[in-house]
Amino acid sequence: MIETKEEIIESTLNHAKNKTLSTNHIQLVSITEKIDTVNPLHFFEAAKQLQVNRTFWCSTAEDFLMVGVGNTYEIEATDNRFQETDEQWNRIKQEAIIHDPFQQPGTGLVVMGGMSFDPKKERTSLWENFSESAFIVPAYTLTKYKETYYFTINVQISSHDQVSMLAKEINESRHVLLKQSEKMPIKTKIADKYEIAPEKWKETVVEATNQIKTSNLEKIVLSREVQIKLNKKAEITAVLDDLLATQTNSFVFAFEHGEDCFVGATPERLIKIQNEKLLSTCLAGTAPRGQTPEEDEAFANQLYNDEKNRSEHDFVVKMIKQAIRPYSANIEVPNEPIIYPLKNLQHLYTPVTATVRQDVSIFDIIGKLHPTPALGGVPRQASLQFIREHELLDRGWYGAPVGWIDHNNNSEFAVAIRSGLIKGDTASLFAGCGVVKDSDPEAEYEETNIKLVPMLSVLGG
Ligand SMILES: C=C(O[C@@H]1C=C(C(=O)O)C=C[C@H]1O)C(=O)O
Ligand SMILES: [Mg+2]
Repeated sequence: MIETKEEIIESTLNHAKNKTLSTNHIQLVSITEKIDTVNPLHFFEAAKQLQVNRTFWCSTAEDFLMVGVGNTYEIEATDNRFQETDEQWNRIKQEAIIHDPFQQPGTGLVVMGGMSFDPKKERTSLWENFSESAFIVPAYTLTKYKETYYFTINVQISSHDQVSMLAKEINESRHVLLKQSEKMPIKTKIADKYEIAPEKWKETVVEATNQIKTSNLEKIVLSREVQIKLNKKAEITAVLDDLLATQTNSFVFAFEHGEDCFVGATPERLIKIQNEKLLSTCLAGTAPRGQTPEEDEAFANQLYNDEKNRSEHDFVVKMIKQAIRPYSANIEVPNEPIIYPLKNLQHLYTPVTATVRQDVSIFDIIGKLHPTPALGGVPRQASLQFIREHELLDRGWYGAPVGWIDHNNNSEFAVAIRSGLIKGDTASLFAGCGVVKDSDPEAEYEETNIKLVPMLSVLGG
């Protein structure tokens, strides 16, 4: 006999409740079903009615997508965040009752989250709603993988809970989320724009190049902030809609924490693991896109042959190779980068592939990779120290790993660039660039300007 989804929910919850009666512990339950095609943005928008925080992730190149609604469990870690997160994740994964007949990437129990760039940098109130590291098991997840949609319910049950009540609540929320409404929110316009100390920033670039010439420092990534005032409260669904439409080859993400939302479309994959295959990508070195195919190709050629950009890039390749070596076999890295075109700019790009053992922890590898010289510098500690002392902004989660992992250890993390923190009708946007010995402050400033374009345009600039 085929059980209906309501029956599966009730019977799984009953089983979980019986377990709590003997263990006396709260039990995490995860139940996945296959569903008909839904519009993920309608789903994301509908989640507003549940008055909980939302999480969004889409790899636009692969059409893989996950929307998280609410928060059933949160892993917060401070001191030793990679190890602590890994330990907690392993524990909840082992203890959870998981009903996932599909076993696809992103189905079943998952955590989605991110962390701050540098826990040693003094915090400001800008990022007050974001911890140094926060990974959540959403209450509900929508997963799209290979044109198929899955809906997952994650719930905690205690020995005092009434299964029928809980099941009723879940079914009501499920109905709200999957009811597809055509109403999409209206996008904002930029009312005002304020660049934080651009001249001071250029001076810092000069200071960085001077230090690079006179010390063992080789590369320092320096970023800056632009503050935006909007004509009304930002609608995250509209922002995501525009990012998805314009930013191919990117990871479009949003993490809501309290009233704030960190959102962006980053082209930079930090690491993907699927079926023990690891993929990391080195992305550094930048040029604009041309107005005509000829101009575009000229920019690409110039970028490809430019010593300064190639050196920015090579630092990243070298370091990523080194960082993954202890965890992997069959590391493959092409000798030369390729051009990675985006809507507003193009980058030098080198993919790194390898095989990892099933028992290798993604958080361990991320701990070794972050920050790569694409966002920190070379050598790591000295460049971080320079950034801590000289950068005017609080990077918060900008430039840090964001992503997800599922109960089968499939996972993907990106480096959160091309992004902004939205707070009601204001936003802080961030962009940085790799400073090396022959960096020119004006050129670096222009480079950060084009990196700001995608976020500025989706906010109505
Ligand atoms: C720091 C950023 O991007 C990084 C810096 C790049 C560069 O300087 O060429 C290119 C891609 C990223 O590694 C950013 O977009 O904010
Ligand atoms: Mg650069």
